[in-house]
Amino acid sequence: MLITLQEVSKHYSGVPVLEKISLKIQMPKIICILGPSGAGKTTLLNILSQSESADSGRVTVHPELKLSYVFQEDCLLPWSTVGENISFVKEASPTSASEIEAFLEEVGLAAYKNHYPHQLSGGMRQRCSLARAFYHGGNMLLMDEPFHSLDYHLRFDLVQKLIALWERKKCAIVFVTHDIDEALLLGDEIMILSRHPGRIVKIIEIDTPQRSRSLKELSLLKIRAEILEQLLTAQ
Ligand SMILES: Nc1ncnc2c1ncn2[C@@H]1O[C@H](COP(=O)(O)OP(=O)(O)OP(=O)(O)O)[C@@H](O)[C@H]1O
Repeated sequence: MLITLQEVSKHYSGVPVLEKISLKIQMPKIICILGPSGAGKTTLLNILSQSESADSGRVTVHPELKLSYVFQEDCLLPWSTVGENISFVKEASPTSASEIEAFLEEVGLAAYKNHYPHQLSGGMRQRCSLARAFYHGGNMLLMDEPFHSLDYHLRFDLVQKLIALWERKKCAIVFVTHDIDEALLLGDEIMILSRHPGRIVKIIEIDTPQRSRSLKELSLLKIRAEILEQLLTAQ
């Protein structure tokens, strides 16, 4: 277990945001968090990254926990090339160059190693962020709506790239999204939060391996309908 939350609650200025959240994060599990705006999804990620503390409840962190992040914005250094944007996240080793090449290959950016972020499209920049997060090598990857600004086709492409990278590293991923399809394709568990305050209203487990999932599959369509119903009542 990398991190365990037991009945964690959080408020801001007396207003409850998260209430009694219990959650276990372990490798190699992908947990997707869905919920209305203001449900406390980012606050929950902040508690997991320990950049915010809980007001009550218990947060137990395994000493070997090592975090990587991918945010909504790509957060690339504009003055550095794609290769440099990836290499700076950890100390160089004799295998760094070949590792970076392999990750760039995996996300389809091998030919863009010496390009600068402004020479890339939004989708390419997010692919670079993905490669960087996996090169960094954390065992828990926190992702806050990372594909939010991209069109459906690009999001789908990045979800497939993320699955391919995760299959190599098998880290734990906590993925916040508003997109039900992303959650259906990625999650081993889909956690639905309500708001005012943010409570877990449902956790749905999906057994089908990510590689074999299709959004047209009847079982996923049924889960989709269930999630939609839960989300509409969680407002
Ligand atoms: N540092 C803070 N100080 C005061 N209130 C905060 C702070 N951070 C978040 N909040 C409040 O906590 C609530 C939950 O915010 P949070 O960003 O966690 O929600 P969210 O589910 O991620 O929303 P969205 O889907 O819109 O990104 C909101 O009402 C927000 O205004």
